[in-house]
Amino acid sequence: MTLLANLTLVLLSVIVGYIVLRFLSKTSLIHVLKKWWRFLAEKCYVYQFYKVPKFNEHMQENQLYRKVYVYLNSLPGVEDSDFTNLFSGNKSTEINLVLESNQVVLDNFLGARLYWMNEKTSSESLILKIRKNDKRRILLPYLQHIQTVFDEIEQKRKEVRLFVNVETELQRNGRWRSIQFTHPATMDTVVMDTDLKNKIKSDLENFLKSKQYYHRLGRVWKRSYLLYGPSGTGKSTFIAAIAKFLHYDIYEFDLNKIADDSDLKFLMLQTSNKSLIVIEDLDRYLNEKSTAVSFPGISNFMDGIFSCCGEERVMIFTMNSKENLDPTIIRPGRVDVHIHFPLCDFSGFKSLASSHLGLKDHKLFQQVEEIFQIGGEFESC
Ligand SMILES: Nc1ncnc2c1ncn2[C@@H]1O[C@H](COP(=O)(O)OP(=O)(O)OP(=O)(O)O)[C@@H](O)[C@H]1O
Repeated sequence: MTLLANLTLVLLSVIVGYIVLRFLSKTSLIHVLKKWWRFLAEKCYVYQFYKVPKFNEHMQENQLYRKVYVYLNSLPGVEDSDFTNLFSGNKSTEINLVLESNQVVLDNFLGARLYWMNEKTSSESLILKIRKNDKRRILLPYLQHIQTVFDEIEQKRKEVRLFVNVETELQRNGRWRSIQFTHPATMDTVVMDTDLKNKIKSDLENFLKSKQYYHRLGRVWKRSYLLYGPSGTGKSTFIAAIAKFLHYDIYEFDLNKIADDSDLKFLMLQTSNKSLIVIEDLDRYLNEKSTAVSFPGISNFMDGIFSCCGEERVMIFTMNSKENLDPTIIRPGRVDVHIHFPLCDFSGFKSLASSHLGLKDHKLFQQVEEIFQIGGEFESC
């Protein structure tokens, strides 16, 4: 009986296989895809994003098209597609995948399936199909999601720049001068306690995702860090690593080149969103009163109304010591996170030996550890 059932199953499979093969040999794969696409069209709402407005092709490129185009080409489905074009990007190591014309890519969002097609006829356009049941629920959130992903991709692509302020008299081209920021430090190369480094990384990542949270509480979307510790312990290097991690430009305020409090506000107004606002050695400026900017001028800069211009700012202040300071300057609100940079200890030394020399262990390590314990000093050789 079982043998008979098995034989019937095999026979049926052969017949079905034969019919499918006959069907495929008569109709090309493209034909099948087109039929499927037409079938979807009946069950879905269709949206078309033209590269340039259809009614006037001399107008500028449609920005929404550009955003959707960048978003689509970042979907994993493009990589899996049978027809994908490869282009080199702006950076020498960058390779971009671009969907071939008339290919369909699937996307998932909040449990809904979305179908995209890159249509190239007389004009270029991207076509989105959303099932009728899903449209009301997801269309707007989906378009916002595309915008957010696009912003993230653009942010990662752009080169990081370092801005420094110059004297008033050079005002012709604005007060900020910038160069490409090529510092080699990254979060991986900075030596610090691993738990602390991970906490800071997740604090920064949470900050990036918290726009709604800050707005809901009526707070400006910014976060301030104080890096303090003796000279040469890696504070400036860590700022470089944060800039790379966030892909943010750095605006480094040199308070010696600022004429007065209103000049400081003026410079702040000229900085851009998604940037690091940095004042190094803040304690020196405050203790030595070596700047024309007043104490209230600096405090207001840190959390006053002018620190609120723009959005998505990370402010970083460095100091050698928090002692002998008016505590109000680093009170919560002005500074959200305090990060201590201690002198190198034995574990830091081992990390440096590993990253610089590839040494995980060495016969002299025990001796080095003893020297750290008795607080001895190393002579450079
Ligand atoms: N924790 C660290 N991890 C990696 N490199 C470090 C570290 N600490 C110091 N260095 C190296 O030592 C040098 C001095 O570091 P850096 O300028 O960042 O220190 P700093 O704390 O900002 O000093 P200062 O307070 O004098 O400005 C840099 O070349 C840096 O690469």
